[in-house]
Amino acid sequence: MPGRRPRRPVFGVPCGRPFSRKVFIMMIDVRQVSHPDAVSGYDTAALRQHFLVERLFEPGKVLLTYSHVERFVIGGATPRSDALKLESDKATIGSPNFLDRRELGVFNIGGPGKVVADGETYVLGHRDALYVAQGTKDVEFLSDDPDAPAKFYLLSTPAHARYETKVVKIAEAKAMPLGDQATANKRTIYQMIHPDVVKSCQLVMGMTELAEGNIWNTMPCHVHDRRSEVYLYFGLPADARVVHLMGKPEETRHLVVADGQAIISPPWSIHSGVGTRAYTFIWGMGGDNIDYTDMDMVAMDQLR
Ligand SMILES: O=C[C@H](O)[C@@H](O)CC(=O)C(=O)O
Ligand SMILES: [Zn+2]
Repeated sequence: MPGRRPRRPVFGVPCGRPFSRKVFIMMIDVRQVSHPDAVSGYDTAALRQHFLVERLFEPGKVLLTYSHVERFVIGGATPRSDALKLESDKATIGSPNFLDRRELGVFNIGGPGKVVADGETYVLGHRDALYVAQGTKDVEFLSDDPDAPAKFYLLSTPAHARYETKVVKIAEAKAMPLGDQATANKRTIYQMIHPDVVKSCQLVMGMTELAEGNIWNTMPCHVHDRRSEVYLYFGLPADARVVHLMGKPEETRHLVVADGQAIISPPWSIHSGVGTRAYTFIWGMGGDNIDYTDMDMVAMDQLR
């Protein structure tokens, strides 16, 4: 791991605390919704405070950030030798159990591991995913090998119907090749939590892998005011970065993103990125529909 990241201020929540000696979960941050008119005046630090999630994966911890955009909970669980439990949080979620009125997507971007949901064990290899149904009471995360720990990326949205908890292995995903080497955007989109693969309420998630020597995602870009999106960038060496583009098409901004960091993309914003080399990212959406193809393309001459 590169040098420790600077501690970031906590907005409006009491600091997280250990629940027991073995279990450590923190709601480390709450993010408010930003109006696009306000965002046009944000400097670099303000943009990062509102839209970049820097702390997700720390050994032995579950770290969660609550966003009022779509009421996403964005998190990371990195178990070592002990299991880590997903606990609710009184100030933000309020229900006795985390998933009483929520659904959850789990993607393993680390070594092999397991998720135990209400006593049932689900095996997740590198890049496999799990959809966890609303109403599940207990969720625990385990690493097979504490020296090569699993890294579980978590994205949760409110949900009011219970579907089936289901593993989606990367090999079972709906894979869509896209882009070209000439435009440096040759990539494969793996749709994993998607109506064709697993039933969910509002969560739609998958992974996009850039081919070697390709650096652009989602360019030409789009917006979808009906849905908001969260990106987790990973698979980047310590000295590589992705320049993530956001903002209204006619007024773009950028954020410089390192490995294992996430971006909150509000409904009015474009979301696109260009890396100093190839990378992979997990996209997740919540909102008014679960139609992946419902996008409004942005013409190149609209971008500023
Ligand atoms: O609404 C769809 C999302 O923005 C992503 O799936 C796009 C993406 O992964 C890509 O083009 O590389
Ligand atoms: Zn999108």
